[in-house]
Amino acid sequence: MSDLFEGLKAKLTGQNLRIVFPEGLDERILTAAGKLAADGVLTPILIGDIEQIQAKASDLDVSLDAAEIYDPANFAMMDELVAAFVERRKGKATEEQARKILLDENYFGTMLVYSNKADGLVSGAAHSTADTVRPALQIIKTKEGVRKTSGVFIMVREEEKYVFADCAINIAPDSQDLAEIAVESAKTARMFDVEPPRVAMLSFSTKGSAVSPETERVSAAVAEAKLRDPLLIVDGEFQFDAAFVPSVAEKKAPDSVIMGNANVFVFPNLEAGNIGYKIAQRLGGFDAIGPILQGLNRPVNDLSRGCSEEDVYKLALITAAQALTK
Ligand SMILES: CC(C)(COP(=O)(O)OP(=O)(O)OC[C@H]1O[C@@H](n2cnc3c(N)ncnc32)[C@H](O)[C@@H]1OP(=O)(O)O)[C@@H](O)C(=O)NCCC(=O)NCCS
Ligand SMILES: CC(=O)OP(=O)(O)O
Repeated sequence: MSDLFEGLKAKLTGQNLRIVFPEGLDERILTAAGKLAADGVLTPILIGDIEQIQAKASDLDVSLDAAEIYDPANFAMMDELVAAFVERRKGKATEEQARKILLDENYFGTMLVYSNKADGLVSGAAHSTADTVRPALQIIKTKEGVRKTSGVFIMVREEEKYVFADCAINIAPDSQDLAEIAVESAKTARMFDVEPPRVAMLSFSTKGSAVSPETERVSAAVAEAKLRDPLLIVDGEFQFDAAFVPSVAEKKAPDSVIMGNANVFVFPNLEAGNIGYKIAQRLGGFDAIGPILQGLNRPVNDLSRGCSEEDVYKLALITAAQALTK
């Protein structure tokens, strides 16, 4: 495991953080949860039918001695969660609707986090991103000063470490959205020692080599990001090679502060971001940890349905680390 994750494990040991895994019956989740508990880095809370989870754990030879298991269909504090949900959704759900909604494992798990019964949540191994994150958008909501949450990946290959954003949430961001994504991604980068963040706003054009509404949206985002955080190292619009390869940057953007040395890459829309991270992961051999949702009041993170057990383990470490810095 890379230095990043060894460092996180050391930081989390003894903190006794509690992370919810709504997909308690998924083999990758069960195995990773068992390992997290055995390593003493956090207490997993698995959601689902208790007997079925215990039987599956036994088949997989996973010990759940240090884990907790809750079944939404049989949860002693359900009335409390229902009341808190109705209050939070103010007029958007009746008590009867709330009782039904909270049988859904992602809504139930998110309410455990919202009501301080857990420190964070990891889901998405078996659910789409929309089904995983919608409860968090509705219940946890964004921090003051953040309009929209966005999803970043930490891309790791041996000693190389980069941040890619937004690869998960905002389908067609405008220039204000892109500027916010840039500023929030730099904060996430610092949290995971991608220092100092050097943010490249990506496009199919470098510094006006093509002009279209798409390229102008990205260059407007650069100006807006500089206004929002005057100390941020950010520039664009860049093609990926101009952002990443110093010799190409010398030709295409010789006056830029980035100089082909970016470590945080903001994609112009979700098509580019989601496709881009999967190409780096599957063709480039990078570990893609995420998507980590940034800008939320409490940590809730999504997995790709193509994730491995190791991805679950690592995203849980990241989620717990976010809880420590909230
Ligand atoms: C994220 C996503 C599910 C939200 O869509 P949605 O559920 O239709 O959202 P809605 O417009 O109905 O809004 C639901 C709530 O979430 C909030 N919301 C929506 N997008 C948000 C964002 N980016 N940040 C914060 N809150 C957001 C809304 O304000 C609304 O809150 P309210 O109910 O309290 O008023 C949608 O944008 C999406 O599907 N994105 C792509 C996900 C994906 O497939 N990614 C690729 C794989 S990772
Ligand atoms: C992040 C992501 O792309 O998720 P999925 O592969 O589950 O759609």
